Amino acid sequence: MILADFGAQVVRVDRLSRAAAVSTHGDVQARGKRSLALDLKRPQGTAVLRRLCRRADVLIEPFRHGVMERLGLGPEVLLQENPRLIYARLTGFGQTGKYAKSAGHDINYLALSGVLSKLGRKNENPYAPVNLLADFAGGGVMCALGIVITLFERARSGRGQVIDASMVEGVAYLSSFLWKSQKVGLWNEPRGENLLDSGAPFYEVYRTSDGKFMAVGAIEPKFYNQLIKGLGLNWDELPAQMSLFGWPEMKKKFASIFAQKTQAEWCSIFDSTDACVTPVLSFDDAASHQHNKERSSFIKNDQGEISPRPAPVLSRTPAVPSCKRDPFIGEHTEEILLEYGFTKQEIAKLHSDKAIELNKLKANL
Ligand SMILES: CCCCCCCCCCCC[C@@H](C)C(=O)SCCNC(=O)CCNC(=O)[C@H](O)C(C)(C)COP(=O)(O)OP(=O)(O)OC[C@H]1O[C@@H](n2cnc3c(N)ncnc32)[C@H](O)[C@@H]1OP(=O)(O)O
Repeated sequence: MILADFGAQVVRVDRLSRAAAVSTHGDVQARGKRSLALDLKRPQGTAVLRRLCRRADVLIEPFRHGVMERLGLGPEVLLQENPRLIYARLTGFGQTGKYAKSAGHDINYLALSGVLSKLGRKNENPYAPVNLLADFAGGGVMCALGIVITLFERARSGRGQVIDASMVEGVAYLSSFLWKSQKVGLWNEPRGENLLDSGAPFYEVYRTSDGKFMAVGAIEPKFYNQLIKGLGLNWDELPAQMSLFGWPEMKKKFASIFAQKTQAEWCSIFDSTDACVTPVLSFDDAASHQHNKERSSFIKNDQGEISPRPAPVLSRTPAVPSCKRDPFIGEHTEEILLEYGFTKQEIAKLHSDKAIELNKLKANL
């Protein structure tokens, strides 16, 4: 979706719709993609993909290690036919190693990277913050970064290469700050008792009187001072900001004060200060918040669905996300094959061989 938002022509290779209905969940990030329904279990189907890959810039494959090789679509085959191809392999555990052939999901990859052990509150089990970190940040975004890097390199060398994008390593790499800040004492305490993992009273979330929350991130003394002022506290009567022993007591104090006003009241106190205090917004509230509206941070598609605008914002060539509905499976099979030089007769043969699916009719209804 990121690559499509920023101008790539993305073809999603789908299973034929009957197989897809039982074996896959919907692609809710289909924005800007076209669907080519191809049965890769038939030799005619893999032959089509090979032919497409001779002209494509990038192939992204999201299967367990060994699947593409069994289909005769491994990198050595496709790169030989197109030495400029970027062959991106997005997996959880990577192409090698003990777990390379095991099933897994975000929480497993996060666990193996070491990062999950750092997430969670004091005296509680580690907590996986939905599937954002390994699946999307360490996986999808890192893979997209790899693709952009290799395309840039290819402009000089003229050569493609294989990207082994493992979600374990992607999220571990993303956590370099945690690894490399161990020596400075940021993580000396148990989980949930450090500066940035909900140990500190000035880096916490507090409940307001209307059941909403405020996020506090007042680390530097000059910002912490403004927090203390906004809370109506007297600096001289409090323990030092960085006194770890005082933190539990301070948290209680902050919590009881935040509980006395509504979120809107706290916003009117802290907005336009440098106290680093912001409301914790629901999706609805985020989309309608004044700051986000002023920046058009959220967009609406033709179906009225609201989602985040592609980031970052580029000054000269900004992303242009598609506003159209998501594709039906096989909606663009014929159009894509024609573009890639298949004749109408070849397409009809593939169709009668059940190697492809054409869903144009449904799309026109
Ligand atoms: C009740 C409804 C519920 C709906 C729920 C929707 C919720 C959606 C939320 C999802 C959140 C998921 C989130 C937490 C995640 O972590 S997603 C990340 C998952 N992990 C990965 O992507 C890592 C890399 N992938 C993998 O490790 C594996 O693909 C998985 C995810 C473990 C799935 O394993 P699997 O289902 O056994 O699939 P694989 O072993 O990859 O083999 C795929 C088989 O499918 C076949 N295939 C593929 N394309 C075609 C085609 N076009 N036509 C015919 N066949 C096709 C392949 O050939 C392969 O077959 P085979 O080699 O097994 O015989």
